[in-house]
Amino acid sequence: MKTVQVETPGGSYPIHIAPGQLSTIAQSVPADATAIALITNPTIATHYGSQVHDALATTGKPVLRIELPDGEAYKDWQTLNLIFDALLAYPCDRKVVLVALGGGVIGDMVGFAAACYMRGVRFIQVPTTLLAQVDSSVGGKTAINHPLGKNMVGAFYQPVAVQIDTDVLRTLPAREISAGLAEVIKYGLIIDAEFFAWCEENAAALRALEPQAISHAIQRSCELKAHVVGQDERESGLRAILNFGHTFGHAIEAGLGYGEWLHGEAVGCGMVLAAELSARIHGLPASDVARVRALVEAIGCPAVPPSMDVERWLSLMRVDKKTEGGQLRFVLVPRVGEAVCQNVPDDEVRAVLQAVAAVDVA
Ligand SMILES: NC(=O)c1ccc[n+]([C@@H]2O[C@H](COP(=O)([O-])OP(=O)(O)OC[C@H]3O[C@@H](n4cnc5c(N)ncnc54)[C@H](O)[C@@H]3O)[C@@H](O)[C@H]2O)c1
Ligand SMILES: O=C(O)C(=O)C[C@@H](O)[C@H](O)[C@H](O)COP(=O)(O)O
Ligand SMILES: [Zn+2]
Repeated sequence: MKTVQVETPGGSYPIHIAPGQLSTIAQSVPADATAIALITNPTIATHYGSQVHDALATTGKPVLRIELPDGEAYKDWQTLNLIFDALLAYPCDRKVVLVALGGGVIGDMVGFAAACYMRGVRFIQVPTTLLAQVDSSVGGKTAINHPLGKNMVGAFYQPVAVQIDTDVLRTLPAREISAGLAEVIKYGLIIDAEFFAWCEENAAALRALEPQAISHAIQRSCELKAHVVGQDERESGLRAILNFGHTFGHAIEAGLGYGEWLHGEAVGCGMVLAAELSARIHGLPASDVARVRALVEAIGCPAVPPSMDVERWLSLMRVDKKTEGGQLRFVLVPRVGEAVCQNVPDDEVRAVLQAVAAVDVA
């Protein structure tokens, strides 16, 4: 088993990474928990619900099961409230421990519920998608979407543990693997040029879930994210680099309707656009922009954005947590392995969007 430690002012916790981790989940439940709420969706429950329930029951504590509807479209107030309804109906006290068994949608919502319920209860992340294992379960960003913008209502709230079972990736659809790989290559682009080159060499092995390759990708991603979050838990500066590709990506998700493109697909495409913008502003060489595009395609994500009016792109992108005083801010890569976050004039963004063939120019 590999363990990566996350150290933040809001909490320190281990990320355990190994095959078979679902069966050892009881080790992460704090001894003084009065009850456990296992929260998942019907898709994941079919595969792993009983196994995790039985493993949690070995603690001798009551285990309450809560199932939320599956999908990005349900990462909203109404669905969040189903968690509070169930916790209060039981009723669960302040020493309940929530267990988020699922992808980023479940993890983000359960984390936000944990931050809010009785003003804060403990929770454990059990990420079951590649994206959640390499990114969303780590670092304590929790949120729900608003029709006008992604993750617009949420909190920074750290879990007490993250348990990554690499075996669960076997039941994940190929499209979800590709989406998760987008966040993996993001780390290489923004922080670790060597890791980016390794991803280029291993793209096929990663898509095929070759055990050594996928384990290395998960561990390295967790290490890099833990390192960033450990320095800037609440995104007062450095942490914003983890948003590379997300200004464009979130606009795709909100603009097309949540769930139309997967988050990772939108981020993959967003990274190609952000690389183009980096070339305009910082002179990122055309050969490196081509490497980004080629790797996004190689992992199976779209590199061509959906057709959308340029002014609509801009207004969607302005609803972003990085925006200051109405001015768009982007994470840019002057070089592969290095990132900065800065204001960018609208015209530079227009120029990039207008250069992309699929865009409708108003
Ligand atoms: N908090 C963060 O730091 C952070 C980081 C990245 C992304 N996110 C958020 O994460 C969300 C995307 O997460 P996601 O990509 O995991 O999508 P998801 O949670 O919607 O899961 C994708 C699909 O896979 C299914 N699934 C999950 N595990 C499975 C398994 N092992 N076998 C078979 N099916 C399985 C789910 O039921 C779902 O249908 C977005 O809302 C995004 O904003 C948050
Ligand atoms: O952990 C972070 O910080 C990230 O930005 C990781 C992103 O991959 C993730 O999608 C995050 O939820 C986006 O954050 P947001 O603040 O733009 O909603
Ligand atoms: Zn993301």
